[in-house]
Amino acid sequence: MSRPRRLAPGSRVVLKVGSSSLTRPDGGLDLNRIDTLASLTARLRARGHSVVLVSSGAVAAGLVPLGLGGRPSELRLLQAAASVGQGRLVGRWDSSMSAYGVVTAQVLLTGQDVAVRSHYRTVRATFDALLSLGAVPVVNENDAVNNTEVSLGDNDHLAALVSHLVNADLLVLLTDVDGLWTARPGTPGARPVREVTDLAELARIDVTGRGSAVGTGGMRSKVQAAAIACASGTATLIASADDALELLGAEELPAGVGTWFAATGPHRSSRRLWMAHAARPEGRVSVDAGAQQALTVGKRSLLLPGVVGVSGDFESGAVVEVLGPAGLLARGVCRYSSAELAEVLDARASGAPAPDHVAPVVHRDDLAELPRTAGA
Ligand SMILES: Nc1ncnc2c1ncn2[C@@H]1O[C@H](COP(=O)(O)OP(=O)(O)O)[C@@H](O)[C@H]1O
Ligand SMILES: N[C@@H](CCC(=O)OP(=O)(O)O)C(=O)O
Repeated sequence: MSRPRRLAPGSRVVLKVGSSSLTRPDGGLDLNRIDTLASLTARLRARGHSVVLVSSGAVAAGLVPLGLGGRPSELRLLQAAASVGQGRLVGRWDSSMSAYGVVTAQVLLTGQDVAVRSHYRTVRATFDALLSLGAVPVVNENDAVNNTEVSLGDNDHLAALVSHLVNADLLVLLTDVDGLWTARPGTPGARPVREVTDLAELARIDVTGRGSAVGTGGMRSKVQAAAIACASGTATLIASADDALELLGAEELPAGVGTWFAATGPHRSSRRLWMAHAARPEGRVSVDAGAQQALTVGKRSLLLPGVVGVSGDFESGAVVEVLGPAGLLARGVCRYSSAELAEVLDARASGAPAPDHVAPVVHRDDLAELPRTAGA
């Protein structure tokens, strides 16, 4: 669906605000920006919408108090900065929101909280409870206890997962540029992209330019987040915090602001989304062109004859990546262990009789195709 002119009544909106939009040039938190967002949140709620905030800025907010000159590269220093900064950040949100009569709730998540299916369900129940009680969750990654192994990576990705957890109608990724451009703004010939209705259109877009000094993922991570969200039923707007806040407060979504990604699918089952974007894959299964066709066009299960390779060491029931000749296709729950698959492949290679297995390798019900963002 192309961009509507206004927010639909009773929308559930996830607002993600990046470090670049929450910090001043001297590195401190931009209190005016937080206040503007708090006022926007209050206005949206007064008009019957519900709001979840995903707020970056913990690391940036911890730099000045710790006397760190810039964003450190060492993990333990980043964690220290985040520990100092997160308290200040959420304290600021709380006092600004309280001034508008809004109750905030801090929700800090790690990769583990969403990678383990039972945790994922618990987090969803917490969001449901908070929203039904009228609180506004302020979400960030729990950077202090995070390690690179289980890191969600960036808050754009986190915001896409949160959008699914709360069944959002709209995800707004607020940043320091007017949405997605054909190349990094300022590059000769770069033009704004206003609407993306098919992710294949992204093939001609260059999102490789690095982001701001305080942000993490640049535009690439926003486009990937938009792809996750819209493939699971949540339309996404990438927009500049400078331009979009007033308009959103008036429930407007004008065509000339930011980039609109239309929702391309119905709300996906939470299990599929978990498999595709939250679970940690434990191995890889490679398939031939025929199996790729059967999975992507035929919407069938993956059967043993289509498997041409396996890597990783996993038990049956693990989430694996499925790779075709064209690259990463899907993730799914594998009904065989890596050892069983290797045994079948070895037997096939040596001409020996293969073990007599009939179960699909990945059943269609356990398979989540991945959105293709081509160049992005
Ligand atoms: N094709 C592109 N379109 C728009 N911005 C881009 C593009 N390629 C790179 N960028 C850069 O991405 C930056 C936004 O990402 P980032 O700094 O991570 O923001 P945030 O802190 O808001 O998450 C912009 O400042 C811009 O310079
Ligand atoms: N969790 C980190 C933010 C990570 C992040 O994705 O930052 P950004 O690219 O500014 O949205 C923090 O609070 O500093």
